[in-house]
This record gives sequence, structure tokens and C-alpha cells, in this order.
Amino acid sequence: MIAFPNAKINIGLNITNKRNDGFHDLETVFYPVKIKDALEVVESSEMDFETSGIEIPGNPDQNLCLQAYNMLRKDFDLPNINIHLHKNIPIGAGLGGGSADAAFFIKLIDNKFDLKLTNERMEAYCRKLGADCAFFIQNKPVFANGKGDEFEDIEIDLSAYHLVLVMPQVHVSTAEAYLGVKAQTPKHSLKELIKLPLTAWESKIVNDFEPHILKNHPKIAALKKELKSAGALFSLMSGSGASVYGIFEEEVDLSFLEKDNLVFTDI
Ligand SMILES: C[C@](O)(CO)[C@H](O)COP(=O)(O)OP(=O)(O)OC[C@H]1O[C@@H](n2ccc(N)nc2=O)[C@H](O)[C@@H]1O
Ligand SMILES: Nc1ncnc2c1ncn2[C@@H]1O[C@H](COP(=O)(O)OP(=O)(O)OP(=O)(O)O)[C@@H](O)[C@H]1O
Repeated sequence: MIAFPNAKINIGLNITNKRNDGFHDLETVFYPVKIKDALEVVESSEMDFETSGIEIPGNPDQNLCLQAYNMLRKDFDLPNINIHLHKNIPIGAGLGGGSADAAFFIKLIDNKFDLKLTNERMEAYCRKLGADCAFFIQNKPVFANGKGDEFEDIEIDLSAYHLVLVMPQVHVSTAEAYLGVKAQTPKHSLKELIKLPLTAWESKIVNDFEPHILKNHPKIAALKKELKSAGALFSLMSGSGASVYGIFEEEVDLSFLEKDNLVFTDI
């Protein structure tokens, strides 16, 4: 059985409070995009985990797909499987790629082995793996708060626009991003700002990670400027970075960008 975990972008991100458990409360809008990995599971006599595509840093035993499998195995009688993950979603990009893999893996195992898990139960498993992970169970645009794992439905549809995402040769770890940020109550709630017409979003809808990440990584700051100059109605770093997206009214020629950037169009 095969699944295609997709990435997300954050449209706005306010860090509102530093919690006592080492995490932060935030407000964000998660929007699914079409940049995808491929994940295949087949039943087998022995456990095996293989990857291809972009190299994943860290110990393969700690891959979120395996962590998800080990967690499910504690509660269900599951057979050995072979997992193949083809990695295409950039890592350290603020695109939630690892979280997407884990959530889609749980949905795939539920489907393949007929576990009959509800969305709520799958989201509960996801929350144990990472703050971003639960979003990918329902995988639809939402306003999120708490650790980024409590959701409210919102009306938002960007399908009339051209979304472009650029990933520079810069890697920002999520932990690094949170270390440099100061929590504060935003002047206007993102839940209200997101209702404004898209042409009014620029400078009102912000990402609280941007000030320090753009300062420490001038390549990301330069990219954001370039997308603006190319006519983006709105552009923002996604999550903790390093990727930056632009929302354009028309298709845009980005051949002027430096060749070492990864560019995804019509995401
Ligand atoms: C930056 C975002 O992508 C925005 O959507 C997410 O908040 C990150 O979520 P994630 O990658 O799933 O994060 P996790 O793997 O759960 O946590 C990594 C580290 O980020 C910090 N962290 C994460 C989420 C959160 N709400 N507050 C935090 O302070 C913690 O130091 C944590 O140890
Ligand atoms: N399936 C996986 N895909 C990618 N990274 C994984 C995976 N499993 C575990 N990881 C670990 O998670 C780290 C970062 O993952 P991810 O791509 O989600 O980060 P990100 O781009 O910063 O996204 P975000 O901050 O939005 O969650 C990697 O460095 C890797 O060690």
C-alpha cells in the first residue's frame, strides 16, 4: 500500500506564550501544499526500513515512521513490514515533512490492517510524536493553537493563486528557531486577520520566527525580498524556516533566483 505525505505551510505564526513543559503556545494557519514524499508498506517476514531521495539526517531507527510503528505495535498485534520512504519534502524547511510522514504512516497502517481508528485516536497518537503531526491526519486548512495541535476549521482557498516555495541552502532546526523567540500576545488575532482579503495580508500577517531567523540567515532575508520584487502579493517564511513561499496572482518566472535554491511552483 502506498501513500503520498504532503507538506504544509504556515500562513502566519504568532508565538503567544512560553509554557512550563518546554513548549510554546502558538497561533497559526496550517495550509496543505502539493510537495510530497512517497511511503510504501508491504507485509514481510522481517522488519525493514529503507529510504531514497533526499538524505535524512539522524539515526534511521529514530525515523518518525518507525517511531509511529513501534507506538502502534504496543496497542495492536501487527505483523513485520517493509517500509520504503522516498523523501522529496526538504528537511529543516518548516514544511513539517517528518510529521507528515508519521501521520500518513498511521493512516496507512490503520487502513492496511483495518484498525478502525477514529481521526481523534490517530491525532492522539500523532501528538506523542510531534507538535505538527496531528494536523496531517485531517490535512485540511485550519487555524491551530495550543502547541499547534488544537484545531478550528477556517474558510480559506488559495487555489486561484500561484503559490511558489523556495528552499535556500540553509537548514534551520526547529529547536534553534524556538530558542531565539520571545513569546508575546499579538495585537490582532490571526484568526481575524486571515479573514481579510489576501491583498491586505502583507505586513499584518507575520511569522514571529522571522526577525531573528532572517537576521541570522541573510540568504532567507534576501529570498523574501526577491519574491516581493517579483510581484508576490504575500510572502512569508514557513514555520521555523528555512523555506519561504510567495503567493502570486499570475504565473511568475523565477529564473533570476540563484541556482542553488530549490524551487517548487504551483504547490
Ligand atoms: C515550527 C512549527 O513547524 C510551526 O508549525 C512547529 O511548531 C514545529 O513542530 P514540530 O516540528 O512537530 O516540533 P516538535 O518535534 O514537537 O518539537 C521540537 C522542539 O521545538 C520546540 N517547540 C515545538 C512546538 C511548540 N509548540 N513549542 C516548542 O517550543 C520544543 O523545543 C521542541 O523540543
Ligand atoms: N520521516 C522523516 N523525514 C524527515 N525528517 C525526519 C523523519 N523522521 C525523523 N526525522 C528527523 O526530523 C528532523 C527534521 O524533520 P522535519 O523535516 O519535519 O523538519 P522541519 O523541516 O524543520 O519541519 P517542521 O519544523 O515544520 O516540523 C530531521 O533532521 C530528522 O533527523
